[in-house]
Amino acid sequence: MSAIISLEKVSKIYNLGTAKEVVALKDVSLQIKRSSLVLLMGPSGSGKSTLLSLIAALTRPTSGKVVVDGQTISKLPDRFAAVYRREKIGFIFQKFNLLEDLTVFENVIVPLIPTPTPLKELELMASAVMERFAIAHKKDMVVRKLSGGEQQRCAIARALIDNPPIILADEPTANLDSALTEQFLQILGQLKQEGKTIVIATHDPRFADLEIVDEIYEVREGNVFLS
Ligand SMILES: Nc1ncnc2c1ncn2[C@@H]1O[C@H](COP(=O)(O)OP(=O)(O)OP(=O)(O)O)[C@@H](O)[C@H]1O
Repeated sequence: MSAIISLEKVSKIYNLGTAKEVVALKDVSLQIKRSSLVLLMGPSGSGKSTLLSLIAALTRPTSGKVVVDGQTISKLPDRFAAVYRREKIGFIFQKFNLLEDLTVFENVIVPLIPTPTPLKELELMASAVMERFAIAHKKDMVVRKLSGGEQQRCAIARALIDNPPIILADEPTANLDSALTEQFLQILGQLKQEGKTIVIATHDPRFADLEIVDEIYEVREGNVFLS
């Protein structure tokens, strides 16, 4: 099997050795195939976001190994983790995590900064991705003034400007109504067709029955089961 993401006996304990110790993930092993769409489903606090953060090298496991696209990322120093994220990962957050006082264009190019690329070229890259996600007409508007759906499309454009092979999404539909969720699902279908590997943490039951979903993992109290 050509796994693009592999976790081997991964545990994550926050505040290890203190009174506030929390075991977020316990000895988790899993393999995600290249170009598949995988769901992480489970109640609040079960460890889904922690799992995504480990794959994005935003946090390191307490023990165990995370391998992505042949590279062991679980012990990467921060500087290399940033390069890894930029090359491999597009992250879509529940609350979009946009910079509200910056424009759509400025937000979309954030993952590329700092960059030696000339502004003209950045504008071309941003235009392509903003066109694709139907947000180009708002490119000079500050994000604070956008509707929820526009903010979502801006967040997707930002996640994809670097054309990463892996897309991670944390509760991506939590703030969307059903029409916008439908739009988002269509975009996911297109991205999957392009060969992206997509991992979505969600408790939105609308995902579970979709044809584009290849595998569903149940996350419960830090344990992960293939369902
Ligand atoms: N930075 C942190 N410091 C301490 N504890 C944390 C931290 N991040 C998460 N936790 C704890 O780890 C456990 C797993 O949290 P996590 O955010 O991964 O769950 P989740 O399944 O994504 O939940 P939700 O659906 O509510 O986002 C929870 O008990 C949470 O309180």
